[in-house]
Amino acid sequence: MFKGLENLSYEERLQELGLLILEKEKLPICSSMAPRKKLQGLVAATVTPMTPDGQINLSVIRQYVDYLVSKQNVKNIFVNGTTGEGLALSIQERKQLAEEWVRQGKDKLDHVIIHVGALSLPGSQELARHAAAIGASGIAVIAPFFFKPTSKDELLAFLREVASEAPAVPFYYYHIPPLTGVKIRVEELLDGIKEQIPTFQGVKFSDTDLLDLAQCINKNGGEEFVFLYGVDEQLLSALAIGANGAVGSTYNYLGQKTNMMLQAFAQHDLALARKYQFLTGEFLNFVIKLGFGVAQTKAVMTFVSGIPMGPPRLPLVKASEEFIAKAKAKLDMLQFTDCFSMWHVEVNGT
Ligand SMILES: CC(=O)N[C@@H]([C@@H](O)[C@H](O)[C@H](O)CO)[C@@H](O)CC(=O)C(=O)O
Repeated sequence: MFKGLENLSYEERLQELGLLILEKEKLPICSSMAPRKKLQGLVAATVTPMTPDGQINLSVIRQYVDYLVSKQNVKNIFVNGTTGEGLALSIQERKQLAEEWVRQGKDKLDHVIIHVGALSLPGSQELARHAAAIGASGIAVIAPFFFKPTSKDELLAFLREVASEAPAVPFYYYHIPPLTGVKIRVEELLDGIKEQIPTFQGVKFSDTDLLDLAQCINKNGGEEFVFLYGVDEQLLSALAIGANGAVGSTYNYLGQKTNMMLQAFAQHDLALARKYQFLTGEFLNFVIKLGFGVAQTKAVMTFVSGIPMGPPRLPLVKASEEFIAKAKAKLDMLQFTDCFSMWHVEVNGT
């Protein structure tokens, strides 16, 4: 546990934590979290904007926040996750990004969740302390996936050691077995988790095993845990079994449409909810066949929002012009572009 910060001045705390202050305006050091709204609804898994030569581009984050809030009606973000290429960034870059998202999100966003998972425990702990210090509304951690935990107890021990570095910050487990290869069932992990991790708040569940998710919800409904689903094309099914919301890449540019699906679902209009799910499903089914991942998400987000997101970082490579043209045409065909074109007019003045 990181101790002794309370006796240090602001500057000393920052030095101790290895923080970077990028602008004159300083971020608050939070010793405890103010009570916040429960995390629910849509959470955009943000992409990390980069310059054409591959450096992180902090200069467009303000515009990005405004776009999410005003054009997609999305007020929660998940930073430095899969879509944000978190594991392809240096620790310093991850801190810079976290700081900028928290700074720009202040008074505009409801929740800024920082993904602090890393392959090494000290790396993850450093990021957790940093997220706490800058006032993040939550932290999330994936299972380490080079040396993998092989049992619930091993995974829990790792998560506990990270969570305890940010003892006042809500903690989320980020379950994404297709990428980590760690297939420990969440149902099993959650059994008794509060005793080990008092800050435990919920799960970002990026897997298609809906039986596991259903068991988690069924057994932990009374605990007030939050279950956020992470397979966007199947969100409606997760809502039906009780998911509280979703974290995903498509909410960057299909947030408004997906919000309509959530609304239809809440009003028990299943036929309408399905219509929205089928529309996003049709788009994703189309692009997945072309080859769809973080690089393609960056390209789609660039042409939809008008904000240059830049290339991905190696080993990922830029989406092809052919992909971009086809994805654009498909969105047009599905009439997703109605609201997007208005945004283009406002942003570009054309
Ligand atoms: C494997 C992957 O990238 N999954 C995405 C989904 O949003 C995904 O892009 C979408 O369902 C399309 O397949 C998210 O679960 C990832 C995510 O939330 C994150 O960036 O941390």
